[in-house]
Amino acid sequence: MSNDTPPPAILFIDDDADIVKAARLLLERRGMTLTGAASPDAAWPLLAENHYDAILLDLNFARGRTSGAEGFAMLDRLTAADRDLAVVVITGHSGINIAVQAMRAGAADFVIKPWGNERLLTTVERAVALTRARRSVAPADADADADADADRLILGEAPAIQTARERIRRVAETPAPVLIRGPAGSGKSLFAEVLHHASAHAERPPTLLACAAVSEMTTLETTLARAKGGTLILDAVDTLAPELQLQLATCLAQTRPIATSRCDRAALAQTLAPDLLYRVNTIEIDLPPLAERGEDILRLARYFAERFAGRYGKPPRPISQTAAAAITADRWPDNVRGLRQAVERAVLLGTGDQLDLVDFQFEADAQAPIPRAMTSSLNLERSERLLVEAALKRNGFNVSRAAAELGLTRAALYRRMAKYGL
Ligand SMILES: Nc1ncnc2c1ncn2[C@@H]1O[C@H](COP(=O)(O)OP(=O)(O)OP(=O)(O)O)[C@@H](O)[C@H]1O
Repeated sequence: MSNDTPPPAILFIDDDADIVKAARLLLERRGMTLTGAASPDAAWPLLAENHYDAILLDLNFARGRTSGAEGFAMLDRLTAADRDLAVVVITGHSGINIAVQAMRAGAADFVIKPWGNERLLTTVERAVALTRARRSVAPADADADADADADRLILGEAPAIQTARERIRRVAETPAPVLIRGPAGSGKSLFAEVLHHASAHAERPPTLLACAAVSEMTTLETTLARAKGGTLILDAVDTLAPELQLQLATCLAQTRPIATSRCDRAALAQTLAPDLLYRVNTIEIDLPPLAERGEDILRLARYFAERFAGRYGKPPRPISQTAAAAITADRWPDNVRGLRQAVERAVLLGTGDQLDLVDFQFEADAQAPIPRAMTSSLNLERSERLLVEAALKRNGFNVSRAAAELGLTRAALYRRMAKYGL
């Protein structure tokens, strides 16, 4: 290894801290660095912010499970996010069949636990060499590359997101037209980008047609000519002027169309000429609003918090319980985009050890509103404080009388007085 080559950096995704430690000691003796991630969720922010030369991936996370389903899902996402990065899977003894399956699914190699130290070392060294060889074929700005890869990560375990991801995997390499529906900020452009990146036309940049902005036939024709033989992304296809829709429909066969729309199926059937609809909706992908994605909301918030902390050189800070509850309860009308922006702002403006409710507020002069659940919970607290204060004043700070007026016990009133510093 020449002097200016940085030491190989390995990410080990395994929930067993002892195993990770053993591997770290071993690899460090060979001049490598090893970072541990206790779960796939914990791995994404690290992958987004750092440059790794190989991944060690344990296939089983929950104790007692041996199917490797979680590990396989992670393997899938890792290979989709960065084809060059070699992944070595680790399985328990008698896991040889699983290891073979993993190799078919894109793993570079496997190691069986308990491992022999030499076997682990040579396997990791081979994986590092493989990643570096693949990357050297297409030399590029590593940071920009890592950032682009991170921006192409689709996070989420909600059933609808898993279905969408699976659908992309199945059809990406085919020429089938894909229609991606979902509300504003729900990830349509991201899915379109990921789909293109995994398609047969990935080497060429996709051609984007912002349908709302096209008013003339000539613009449409020029764009279609540019997209010939490649991916054509029809952004907000429902906004294309009706008189241009048939023209577009007749030319789509020469491209791989990926259409996006904020409309649901019924609205789209009303807006689009039947011929055009028929040519864009062979495969449909529906993205639900963020508020319907359960635990994904917090999962995404934590991911964005770590990513933005890394990007802005801030220490990573956990999201407090109160803030987490408010984030989970919010309606997020701007969906993932809204959440991402709220977290970015909190990371930049927050000053405490944790990202707290108050950090998710907007500055007084900012146009954007405070996220809804937070506004209502803050309003509730503010109104409660005012009520308690007023009742106390009216009753000359006689707690018994104020409590009776408010319909509270004395103890309950004392608790609120303490809470609001009254
Ligand atoms: N599942 C996801 N995991 C990670 N990031 C996501 C996810 N979904 C969306 N994002 C991010 O949220 C932001 C908004 O997503 P995107 O632009 O794809 O939304 P959209 O549905 O195309 O919105 P619009 O209808 O306004 O065009 C982007 O920064 C995108 O990378």
